[in-house]
Amino acid sequence: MTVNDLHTWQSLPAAQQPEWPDSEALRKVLADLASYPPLVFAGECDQLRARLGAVARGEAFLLQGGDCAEAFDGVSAEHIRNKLKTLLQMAVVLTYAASVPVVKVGRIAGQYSKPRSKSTETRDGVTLPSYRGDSVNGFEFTAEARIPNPERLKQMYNASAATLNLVRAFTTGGYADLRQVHAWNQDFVRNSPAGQRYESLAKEIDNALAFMHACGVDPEEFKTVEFYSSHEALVLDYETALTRTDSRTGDLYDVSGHMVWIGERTRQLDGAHVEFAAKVRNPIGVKLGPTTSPEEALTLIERLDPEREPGRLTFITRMGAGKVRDRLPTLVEKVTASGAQPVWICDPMHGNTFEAETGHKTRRFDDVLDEVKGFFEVHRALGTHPGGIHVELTGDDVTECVGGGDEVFVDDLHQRYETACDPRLNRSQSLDLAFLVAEMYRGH
Ligand SMILES: O=C[C@H](O)[C@H](O)COP(=O)(O)O
Ligand SMILES: C=C(OP(=O)(O)O)C(=O)O
Repeated sequence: MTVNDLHTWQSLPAAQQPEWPDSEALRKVLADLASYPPLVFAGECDQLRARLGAVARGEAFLLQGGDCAEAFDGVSAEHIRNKLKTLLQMAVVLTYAASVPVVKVGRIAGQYSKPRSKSTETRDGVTLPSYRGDSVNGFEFTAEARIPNPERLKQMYNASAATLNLVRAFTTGGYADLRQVHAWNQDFVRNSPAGQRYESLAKEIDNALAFMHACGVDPEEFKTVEFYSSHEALVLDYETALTRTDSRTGDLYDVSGHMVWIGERTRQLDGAHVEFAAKVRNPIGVKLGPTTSPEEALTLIERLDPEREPGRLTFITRMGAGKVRDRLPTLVEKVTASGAQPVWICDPMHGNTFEAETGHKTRRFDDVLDEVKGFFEVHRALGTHPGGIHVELTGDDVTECVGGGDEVFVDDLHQRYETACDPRLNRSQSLDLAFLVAEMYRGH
């Protein structure tokens, strides 16, 4: 297949695309992007597909997480380090409890584009185009900032490259050493009110590490970490410009990230996003909300994973805590009966958003936890593998979601409400979730 074969999506309806005011400026930007070096290698995408194959077979667990919307001014060593540190801490706890490898994938280095429920936003009687992510327009509520500017796609490429560069340095340069990550978890358990109830699990991990150390076990795997990038493949012009033919196989890879997913608002079976994703060899995710029918899920498998290759397709279910026990079983049952073996993971964020009385868009930690519980219950009852979680989180101490062991109250939301789009779990809530999911997994 060549890059020319990719363009079939252009004749199909493409939801949620920016309305660029200057098509010549867009054309020039896309031509430049198409000449830039890849951000990831095809071989790395294959390796992730193999790792996800293990998840599909029930031999590994997937932890996927990061910002709802990355922002260009968030490309700093501090933000990236905090996010990575939180994900690594979560992964250690989950690895111990699940006793299987945890595949670590960030919503990072490319998560700059957002689908929106409404194309405009009104404040105090003024209506402007909605903010669609830093790759498209500015967050500031002014007419000028909200005009889509294709130069931002180049900024997205550069921000992704800088982020990936630091992530690669952190994960291979000693920062991610298992003992250090465990020491951070011990600090969390010792020093935070939220952490204290996990003392016994942290102690068990400590004993296991001490035992291995005493035996002289110190493998290379303890010192570095395999970490992958992912984002929603939303702005198809960008994703197409970043697609290359792999010289080894002649297959197409979207080299803007290791894994890309199709969102709940863009997964139309006859739409452009499914058509694009069907052409590239990356591992593909698809969000499935509560209205998804088993027939839709089966057609998505047919389109995106006709060979039924474990690891190629991940279904990211986001039903809402109140619906997961009702909607998920039929989907999993029918897909399993068809012989397909996708990875099933739970996004407990997007079905649980509501507006607090203060006007902030928020989520309750208890709802997030309850959706994960429901997800585990359904898979246990059906004998299928609850393959992982997909979470919007940050390593910073923001106040965007309510609840958690170090409780955030509705009246606290204004203090550090920093997200550009949806509310994220803060560092303490994320670790809380990891320990609680770990306990659930052990129950399993
Ligand atoms: O992250 C997901 C969506 O982009 C987000 O939930 C849309 O938010 P909106 O309903 O405010 O547009
Ligand atoms: C838009 C998102 O979610 P969904 O497509 O599930 O609404 C997202 O994960 O950023």
